[in-house]
Amino acid sequence: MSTDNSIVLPVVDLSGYLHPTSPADKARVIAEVREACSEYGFFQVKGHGVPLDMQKALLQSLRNLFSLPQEEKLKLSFLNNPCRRGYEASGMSVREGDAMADSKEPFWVQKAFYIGREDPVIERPGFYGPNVWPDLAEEDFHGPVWEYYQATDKLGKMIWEILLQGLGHPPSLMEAFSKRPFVQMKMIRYPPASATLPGQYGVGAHTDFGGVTVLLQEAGREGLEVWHEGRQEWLPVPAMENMYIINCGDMIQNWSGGQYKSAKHRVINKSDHERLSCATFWHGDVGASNPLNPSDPDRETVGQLLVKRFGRQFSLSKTVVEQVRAS
Ligand SMILES: O=C(O)CCC(=O)C(=O)O
Ligand SMILES: [Fe+2]
Repeated sequence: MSTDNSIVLPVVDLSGYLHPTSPADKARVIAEVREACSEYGFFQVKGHGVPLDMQKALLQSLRNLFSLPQEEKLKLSFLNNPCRRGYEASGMSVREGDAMADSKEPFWVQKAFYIGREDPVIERPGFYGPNVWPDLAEEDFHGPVWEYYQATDKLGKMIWEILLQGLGHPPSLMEAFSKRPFVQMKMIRYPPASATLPGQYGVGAHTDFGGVTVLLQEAGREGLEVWHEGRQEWLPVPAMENMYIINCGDMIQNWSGGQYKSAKHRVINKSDHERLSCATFWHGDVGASNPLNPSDPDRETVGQLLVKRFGRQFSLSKTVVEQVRAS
């Protein structure tokens, strides 16, 4: 394996799409995103429109949350929530097939908190429903987190719109696809390296299973690595202020006929600091089907596709999986 780390992920400036001065600006962004997703499945973005203050307030909210006593957080365990919202203690989401899935020690050592769309009633169990919130003042958690969720929801939708156009489709296809989009946000804390056992990762090698992932990393807290298939090597991803990481999940790879890659990635926090990150997973309307190839004869929906994958995760109870399958 080569140890040449000189290649870095492409950086795309989205301001040309958000505030174009000519049609050529938009076309350039669309082409750059297509190139990046075909080669790496991952890219960095600046000019994304999410204010830096909002990102900082989100990270501070994570610190407030993770400093709560463990008993407090466990009251909100996502394992007891039909919509997979709430707190995930280390090791709860080990997946079938992970090398150490049977080990007694947690393999993945990150802790996380999930929120999603705010819907008053649980429908299509597991997808739509209410969030749970920790007992913290509005300005210390709910306010900044909800504001941030909405901003990255918008960004994720815009990336989808760009991906569609990269394959020659009109942006209007997003109307049906974003009617009631399933968008999950995972707020993550990795412990310092000194607090983990040898062989434990922050997050073991995996691909994301769904649509577009919009990832914020705490500036200066490296640890994310992306697998480059062509070079057969792990590519370290810098953690830079005000720079998002975008990547495509398996649903996009499948639906684009492999044109856009879903790349394997992992997180190893080698530093003596905790590492915070936040991933917004923008999947699409649960009842919508492939907008990346509207003439695809297979009309499998977002919901059906995700259930297939959720069903293989230990973190969803069998009853919930059965309910979703039957819905
Ligand atoms: O924390 C990160 O940098 C990446 C997290 C990730 O890949 C995931 O949760 O799927
Ligand atoms: Fe991931």
